[in-house]
Amino acid sequence: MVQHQTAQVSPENHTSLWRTFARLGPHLRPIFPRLALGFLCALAAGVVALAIPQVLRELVNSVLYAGGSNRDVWIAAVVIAGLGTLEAVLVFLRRVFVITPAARLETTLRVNLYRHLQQLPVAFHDKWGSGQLLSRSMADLGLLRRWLAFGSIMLVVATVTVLVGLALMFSSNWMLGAIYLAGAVPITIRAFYFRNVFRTASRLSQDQAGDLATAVEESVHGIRVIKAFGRGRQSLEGFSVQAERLRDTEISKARSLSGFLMFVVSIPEITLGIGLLVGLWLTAENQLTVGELVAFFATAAVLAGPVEGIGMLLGMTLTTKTALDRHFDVMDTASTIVSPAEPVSPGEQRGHLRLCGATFSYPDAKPDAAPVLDGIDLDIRPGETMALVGTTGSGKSTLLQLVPRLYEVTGGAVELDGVDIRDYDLEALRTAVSVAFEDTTLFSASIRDNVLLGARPTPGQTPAQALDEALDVAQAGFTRDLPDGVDTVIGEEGLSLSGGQRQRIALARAIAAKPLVLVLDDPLSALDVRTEERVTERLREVLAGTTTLIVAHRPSTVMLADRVALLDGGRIVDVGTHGELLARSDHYRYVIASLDEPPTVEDVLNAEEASP
Ligand SMILES: Nc1ncnc2c1ncn2[C@@H]1O[C@H](COP(=O)(O)OP(=O)(O)OP(=O)(O)O)[C@@H](O)[C@H]1O
Repeated sequence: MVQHQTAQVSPENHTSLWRTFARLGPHLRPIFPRLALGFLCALAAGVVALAIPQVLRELVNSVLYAGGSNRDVWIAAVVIAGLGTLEAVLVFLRRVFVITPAARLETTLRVNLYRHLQQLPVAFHDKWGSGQLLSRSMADLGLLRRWLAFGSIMLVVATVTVLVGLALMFSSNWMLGAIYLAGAVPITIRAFYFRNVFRTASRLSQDQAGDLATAVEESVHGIRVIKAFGRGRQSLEGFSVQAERLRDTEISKARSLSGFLMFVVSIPEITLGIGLLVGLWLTAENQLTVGELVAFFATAAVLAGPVEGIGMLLGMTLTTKTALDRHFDVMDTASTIVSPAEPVSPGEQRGHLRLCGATFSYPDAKPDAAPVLDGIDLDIRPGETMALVGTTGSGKSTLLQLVPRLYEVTGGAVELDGVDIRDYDLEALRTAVSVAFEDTTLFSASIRDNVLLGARPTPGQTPAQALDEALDVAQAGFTRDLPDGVDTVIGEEGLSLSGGQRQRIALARAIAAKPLVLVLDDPLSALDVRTEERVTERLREVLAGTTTLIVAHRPSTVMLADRVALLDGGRIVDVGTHGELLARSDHYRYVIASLDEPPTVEDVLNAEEASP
């Protein structure tokens, strides 16, 4: 069965409701005036709604019982219709005022999250499932917008409406008011229990939704493998289990909310029943007018909506709180690989790269595990090409990633032109160092934009010339034959291109950046022999003036290098020219013999001739 990777579910955050929402404070300041106007309109609409029963009371008392004229009836009807219209206008204005700031807050937080994700080290992205990050940046922030535009305002309005309604009930008759208010005691006690259960379920459902998004992302990404291995059914079964888990959580969440709402709705009804009995008795005793009794029930009817609404909105507020906690979980993750407060600018930039006792362990490594790289000393002279050769898992790719600080050394240092790379401005370092990985990532953009991604303006060369040059070196002339030439938009991650074509575009991207140091992780592995030969020939010209560290899995790639560093179990065991190492190192001969060299045409013809 295909197992979907369970994405990282961050621990439940136990901050209080108030503390979580208080963290929005700085973001709320610029949108506060519009929000405040929205709140005022909503409050005014609530007050207008409450005024209608009072007009009704006057109508009953002065018109029906005190023998008022027809004119009085018409005036009362017009006042009620006017109040109704005013309420509708205020509700409309509330929406107009709050929608823009709520959408603006959502966008601001989303952009901040995206910026932060860009700054977080690769080790963070190794750990977090993409779906978790997707759901945090899309669904969770959508919840916040809806809560701000609707939930928060309605919660305040409903609470104020209930308080004003209660005050009116008390002012009309304290005994009826007290009976209605008594219902608040059991509701408050129940609310505490509900809050705990609902908050936990809410957090779980959001985390499970994130896991589900990761599963979709992985299966879409790996659809070819799933189909090729005929694992569609197993993949579906795995997905169904996760989807059902989420469904169960959603159902338990909905049950918890329904139970609470039933309580919130039924308690006021019970108190109203008791109020009816007491009210009738008071009216019979002439301690209450019929108009006052009607106004009491009309007010209770107006309050029924807000009271139920408070229950619903409490659920919405708790869901938004957990969404915000999830957002802050990511935002609170400190970026460990950052520019220093006062970056050092090196004098002459020559591209002299040195690793001095560089040691590295992945963050999730067992405490007693040996480091992946152990005390690496390597001196790569300006303009020199150094190949890294070693058996699989010896740490070659890991070593490359230390140079642009994708991972940070856990011991020792990496120096560029005599300066520790941790003392460089991060952007300046990554401009100086350009990378092409074996596993190429291309973006949904034109070939031109993909290739010029890291290119900086070069005096005497237009971007178009830089593009042409890079494509020529990488032997990526095929791009000019695509439907829109270099402006052809390639599919998600360049899936519409072959592996070799994608690799050549990634190589062109690294070359177009005109870096001081070029870091290449087996960039020619997917090319056929002839294309590789042509690329190698042109690459040799580029490499002549650029310090290059290149992982080689083929002898032909090793031939590009001035010197070769032999890596074994995370240590450099020898450094020398290809010839020197061949002559003196058994391990090198063993590694070279096992390198992946595709058969040449001559090999194939010879093999065919030899076969019976
Ligand atoms: N993101 C990661 N988290 C934890 N361990 C990792 C990670 N990436 C690689 N490793 C481990 O680090 C070790 C070195 O891996 P690395 O990819 O650097 O080797 P390599 O020499 O490039 O191998 P290959 O020639 O197969 O590409 C391996 O044991 C690998 O399992």
